[in-house]
Amino acid sequence: MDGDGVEAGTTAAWIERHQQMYERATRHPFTVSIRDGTIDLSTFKRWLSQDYLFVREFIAFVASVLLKCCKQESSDMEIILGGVASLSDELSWFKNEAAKWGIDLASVSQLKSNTEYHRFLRSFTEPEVIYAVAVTTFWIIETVYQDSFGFCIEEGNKTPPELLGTCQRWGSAEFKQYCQSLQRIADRSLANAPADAVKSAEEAFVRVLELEIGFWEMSSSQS
Ligand SMILES: Cc1ncc(CN)c(N)n1
Repeated sequence: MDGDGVEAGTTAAWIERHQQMYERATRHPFTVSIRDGTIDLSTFKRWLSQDYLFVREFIAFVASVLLKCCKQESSDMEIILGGVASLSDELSWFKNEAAKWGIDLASVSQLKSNTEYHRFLRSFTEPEVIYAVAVTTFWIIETVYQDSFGFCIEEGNKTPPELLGTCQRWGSAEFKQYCQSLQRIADRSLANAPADAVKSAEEAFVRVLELEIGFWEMSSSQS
C-alpha cells in the first residue's frame, strides 16, 4: 500500500513508467498558472467553455463504461453509477459557472484538440472494447484532473479566490477517494484481463495523457 491506502498495482507502475508524460499532463503550465495566480482569465474562460463541451461527450463515454460493467455483472456498478450521477451536477456547475463569467455556452465552437478527444472517447463505445480497457481509461481521465486541480489547492498556492471552486471540484478529498476507487477497479480488472487487453489499456493510458496535454495547450493557445 502507498500512503493513500492504494495498493501498488499495474496502474501505479504505468504512472512511473510514463512519469515524464504524466507530469506534463498534471503539472501543465495552464494549471500551474492557476496555482501561482498568474492565469490569464481569458484562457481560463476558454478552458471552461471547451470543457463544458467535453463533459457532454464524457457522459456518453461513462455511460458506455457502465454498460460494459453491467454486462459482466460486476460489483463495481455502484461506483460507476455514482460517476454517471455526479456528471449531472457537473453539467449544472458548468452552466452556473459560465453564467458567472458571462459565457454564452450555446455559441461556443469546439476547438480541434477537443474534437480529437471526443473521437477517442467515442471509440470506447464499441462493444469490442473490453471493460478492463474502458474502466482504466475512465480512471486516468479523472485522475489527471484530480492531480492537476489538487495541486492548485495544496499548501502554498496563490490560486485566485474566484477559481478556488473550480479547483475544489476536482481537487477535493472526496474526488480523490473516488479516483482511488476507480484505480482499484482498474487494477483488479487488469489483473484478470488477457495480455493484449492490458497492452491496449496501457496504450489508452498514454493516449489520454497526450490528449489531456493537448487540451491544456488548446485552452492556453486556441489551437
Ligand atoms: C479534458 C477533461 N479531462 C478530464 C475531466 C474530468 N472529468 C474533464 N472534465 N475534462
